[in-house]
Amino acid sequence: MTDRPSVLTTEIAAEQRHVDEVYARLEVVRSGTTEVEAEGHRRAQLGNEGALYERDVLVHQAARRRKALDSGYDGLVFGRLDLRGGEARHIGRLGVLDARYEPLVVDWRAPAAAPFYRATAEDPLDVVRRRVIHSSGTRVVGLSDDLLDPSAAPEGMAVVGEGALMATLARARGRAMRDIVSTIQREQDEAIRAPAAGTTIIEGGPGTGKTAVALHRVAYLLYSDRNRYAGGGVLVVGPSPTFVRYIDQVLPSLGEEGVVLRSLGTMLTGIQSTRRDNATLAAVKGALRMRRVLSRLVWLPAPTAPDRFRTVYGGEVLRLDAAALNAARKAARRRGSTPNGSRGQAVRTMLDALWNVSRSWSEPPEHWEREAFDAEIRDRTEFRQFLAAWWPVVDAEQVLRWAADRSRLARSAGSDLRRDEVPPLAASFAQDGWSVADIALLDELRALLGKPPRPPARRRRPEDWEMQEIRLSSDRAAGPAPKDDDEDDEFSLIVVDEAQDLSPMQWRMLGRRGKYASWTLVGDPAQSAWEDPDEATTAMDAAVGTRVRRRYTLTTNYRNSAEIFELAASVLRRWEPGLELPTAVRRTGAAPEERVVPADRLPDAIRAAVVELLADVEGTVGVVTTADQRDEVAEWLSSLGEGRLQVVDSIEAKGLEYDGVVVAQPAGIIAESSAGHRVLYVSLSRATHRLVVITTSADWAEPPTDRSSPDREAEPLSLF
Ligand SMILES: Nc1ncnc2c1ncn2[C@@H]1O[C@H](COP(=O)(O)OP(=O)(O)OP(=O)(O)O)[C@@H](O)[C@H]1O
Repeated sequence: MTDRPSVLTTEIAAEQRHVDEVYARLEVVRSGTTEVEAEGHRRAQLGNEGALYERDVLVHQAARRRKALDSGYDGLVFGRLDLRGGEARHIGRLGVLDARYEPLVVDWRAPAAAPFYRATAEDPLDVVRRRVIHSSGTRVVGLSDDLLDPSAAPEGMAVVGEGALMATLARARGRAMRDIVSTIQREQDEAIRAPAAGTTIIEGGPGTGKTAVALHRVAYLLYSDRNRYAGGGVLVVGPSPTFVRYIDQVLPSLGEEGVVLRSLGTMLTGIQSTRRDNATLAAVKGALRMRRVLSRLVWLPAPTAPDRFRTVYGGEVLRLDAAALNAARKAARRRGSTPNGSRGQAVRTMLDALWNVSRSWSEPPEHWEREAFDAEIRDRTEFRQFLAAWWPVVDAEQVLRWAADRSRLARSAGSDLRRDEVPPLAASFAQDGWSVADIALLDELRALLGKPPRPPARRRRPEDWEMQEIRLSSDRAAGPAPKDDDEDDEFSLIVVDEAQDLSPMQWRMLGRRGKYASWTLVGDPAQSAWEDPDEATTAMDAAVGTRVRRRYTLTTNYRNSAEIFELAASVLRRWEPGLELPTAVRRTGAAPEERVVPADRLPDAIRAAVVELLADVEGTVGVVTTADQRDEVAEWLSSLGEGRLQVVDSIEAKGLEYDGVVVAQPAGIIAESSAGHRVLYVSLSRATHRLVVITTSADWAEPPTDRSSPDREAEPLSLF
């Protein structure tokens, strides 16, 4: 059993024959879908409604199938198992049967493919040889074998190639994450195929494949119960739009479309938010106490609400002053109701109040009848206009904008906001657009405001009018029309990446979307920048409910070279000694570098390092710096990179990776937030091959003396 090129060539040729057969068969299947589509169009020519419907179904199904076939086309067959007893089983991105319905390729998600990922030399699961087939398009270009059970290997069984995993890890990174379907490791596979029910928690340090595992788990669950998940909707939530763009290709490359990918700032359709508040403000906005503030805010009268009402009925003047209106407003509020949902009640209490005015006169008009009184008053334009201003249907954006008024916010603060917290909070609500933390507040407001009762579909009767949405004309200019209800959608599967960073209010936002969902939460407690983990845990508990929880821990870092990860880990351990961190498996011989420069040399030093890395690595280069300096640094580097270079701040860097990384001003990154050393740990663990740290202060890695006591016991960290 040797690794001579001639053996390799023969083996590649043998695999190519099988792969060719698979592609030939695929063409037959593909033309079948075209035939189904044509049949659909033929039926539509019959012209009746049923035929048109049939056409839509047939064309849709055929198109879906063809899309799946196309997405799995390149490198379709990526593995082979040689089993005890002589069976050879090929594994691929899709299952393909031959004309006799015998499998030519088994889908990687099928139970029959599981040994490809699970078998080890200690526990070979009947696998004698596992082979990874490397392809370029439809051409087999290399093989990597593992002989798992030498005692069962038949005479002459070839074993060729380098270890598949190492070969894969050494390859350069592009701008998008790639799927790891051919090299999923056993501990990862266990998390991918974990049962769907309840909540699956996947923890692990940087680069242990949490994101990759989470995405492959989505593909696996869609495969194993498509009706449930495709029908019920799948939501994947990541920390930032840059991250979402980075992972966006993995599911299509696995043949899965139609999964909703959102960042925390784009959870609400039609609102794109990337602005981040400073750490203090974000902590206030994310805390559970904000819910109480908002629940008071929604019941305050609109700023434009009139404070008196006057009308003439039966020749008499009926008046309500501010006190009477306030009393009517209070009376309209019922336990458990929402402001928008209470408009009908508001109309009724107004009519009651007006009627009571007439009854309180010394000589109330006896001939007035309540029913006729109500019918006439409520149909009057002046009354309708008054109500539209006094109790308008409002949307979340209006209400949060109104909170830019300090005194209004202070009135809602109760004991939940400190006095000094109100002015910066109010000022932030006046800024253009919304911040990422605001999105959870808007979502909470939507729930608190409720929906106006829908007008019945039939022709409206006069008494239905108060059910109508009436928006103030001035507000129409202030904010967009109310959104469709799609952001309220419930999902049947929700995957949250970087879950350690969600604020309690963000957990509530997700919880509203997954009351009956299967949850997968992915994260690393040591990368958490959130200050109050207990409160976040409480909110997470409430979001995912009390159903069964399963935990998986990934222990091997596949991203960083061992040299780079050792530096990142050593910095973190200076702050939090004794933490359990993953092990990096790949040594490259390229040690990370630290360059201390005077402040006026910083731009040149960063530029020089970037030029050097762009020349040295084949793939992408990232510069990670503080949020404050990011735009400036990007300007210094604007002419470089030709699409291979990205400048991100330390929070945006979450989840991303590059072949070469420059971390600029690490001390600034630490200083940016209260758990800044963890944020720096994230930044230092983004590089696969080269890392250069550029700093103006040589002692950037030293924690303040009170933080670095060697006696400090490390508390075991866990995600929820
Ligand atoms: N089994 C594997 N085979 C090949 N590559 C892998 C494997 N597992 C992970 N990787 C690679 O390791 C890198 C890190 O993976 P991923 O981003 O999923 O890690 P992570 O745990 O989410 O990291 P972080 O917490 O730092 O964001 C990616 O390039 C991924 O493709």
